[in-house]
Amino acid sequence: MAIMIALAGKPNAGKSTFFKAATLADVEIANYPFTTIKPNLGVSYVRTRCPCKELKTDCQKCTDGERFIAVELLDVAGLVPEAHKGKGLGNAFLDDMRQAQAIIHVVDASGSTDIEGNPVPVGSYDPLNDIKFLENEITMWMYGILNKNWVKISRKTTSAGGGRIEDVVAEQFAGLGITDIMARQALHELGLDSKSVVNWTEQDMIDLSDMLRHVSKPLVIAANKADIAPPENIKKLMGLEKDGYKVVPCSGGIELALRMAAKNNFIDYLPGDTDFKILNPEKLNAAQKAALDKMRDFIVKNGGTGIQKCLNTVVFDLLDYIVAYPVEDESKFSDKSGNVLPDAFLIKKGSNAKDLAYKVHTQIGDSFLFGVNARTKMRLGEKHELENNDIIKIVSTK
Ligand SMILES: Nc1nc2c(ncn2[C@@H]2O[C@H](COP(=O)(O)OP(=O)(O)OP(=O)(O)O)[C@@H](O)[C@H]2O)c(=O)[nH]1
Repeated sequence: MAIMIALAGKPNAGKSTFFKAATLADVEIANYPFTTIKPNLGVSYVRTRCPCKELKTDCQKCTDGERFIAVELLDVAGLVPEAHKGKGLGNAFLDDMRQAQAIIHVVDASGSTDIEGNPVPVGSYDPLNDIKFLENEITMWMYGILNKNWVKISRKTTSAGGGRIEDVVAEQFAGLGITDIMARQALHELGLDSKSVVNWTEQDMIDLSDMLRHVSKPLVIAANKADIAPPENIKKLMGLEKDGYKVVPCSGGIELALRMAAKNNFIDYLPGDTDFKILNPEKLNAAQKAALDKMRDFIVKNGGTGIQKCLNTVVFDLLDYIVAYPVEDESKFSDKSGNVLPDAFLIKKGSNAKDLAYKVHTQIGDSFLFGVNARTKMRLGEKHELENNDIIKIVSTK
């Protein structure tokens, strides 16, 4: 299953621009099999250093040693206050969110849009307000689900031979990716158990929903429109990091302009680069040059536009994925036809060679014997945890 990331935020925060930028690919990439075709679902990429350079071989799957691995990006409808009660596109927004493993919360850091997305003078709205607002909408939506099914849940857990509370809660939220382990952890932290179910207050249920939101939908804050944001707003948003948030100043607008310029061969730029090269300066007019200079200032100062960083932060930091490269010929790091490092897979940290085998194909997983680390030629059993950038030959009976 592909990783799906939701882009969420209030109207006019810049989600569509972010989405357009992040899904406009101009890199060497493998065909991506779409499972669902929806206008607001696109393919984006995380960027990682391809091992081919270190191995001094040539692969056909990276650009200048930078490998782009597909993830799905979902542009969800703009969120307005009380969406959980059905306001605006309310439930459409929240239903979209179900399938996502994590959220990029696009915040208008410039403070030029109010809570409903209406334009206001730059700096006049405090973007900190948006953080709790989005979290509250998701929490209250989950609380709504819990509350609606409350009678059923309490009956299931209190009747003779009834289920464990964590299983019942997990079952209720299965569509949201909540496991019994997550539910147990949340219940434990709140000091709630099956025995007390009948005495749970509304606040207990809201707290549980909030905790489950936190574990099942981790989020990164994209402090967007950083190109026009007052520095104190960026500072304020960055201050959230001390509360455990991940915050990335970014500009979807600049990323989109740079990707378009690269696509049209005006510049040499890869998503995530911290600078770019103008290819044919003589073809640019003064206004275009000035615009590119301004964008260069921004990315040099900020270490990129921040868009790639948002995606990488979600996948590698929040969701704890690593990259592994399955190969068939461990001496050439290639498949049978000699294609070097033909595939890159995102797997959860803690995975072993057998888990990787299942990612490649269910049959290969089922008939897994052992893995071979292509660099060291060491045999890897099922207990051996893979490391980031491992290149693995899978030996199976098939
Ligand atoms: N300066 C600046 N403006 C931006 C940036 N990203 C988006 N904008 C502008 O902000 C406005 C809203 O952007 P959209 O991408 O349409 O916002 P949205 O969140 O998708 O809005 P809805 O579709 O209404 O939910 C547009 O005028 C964009 O040009 C940015 O990084 N910098």
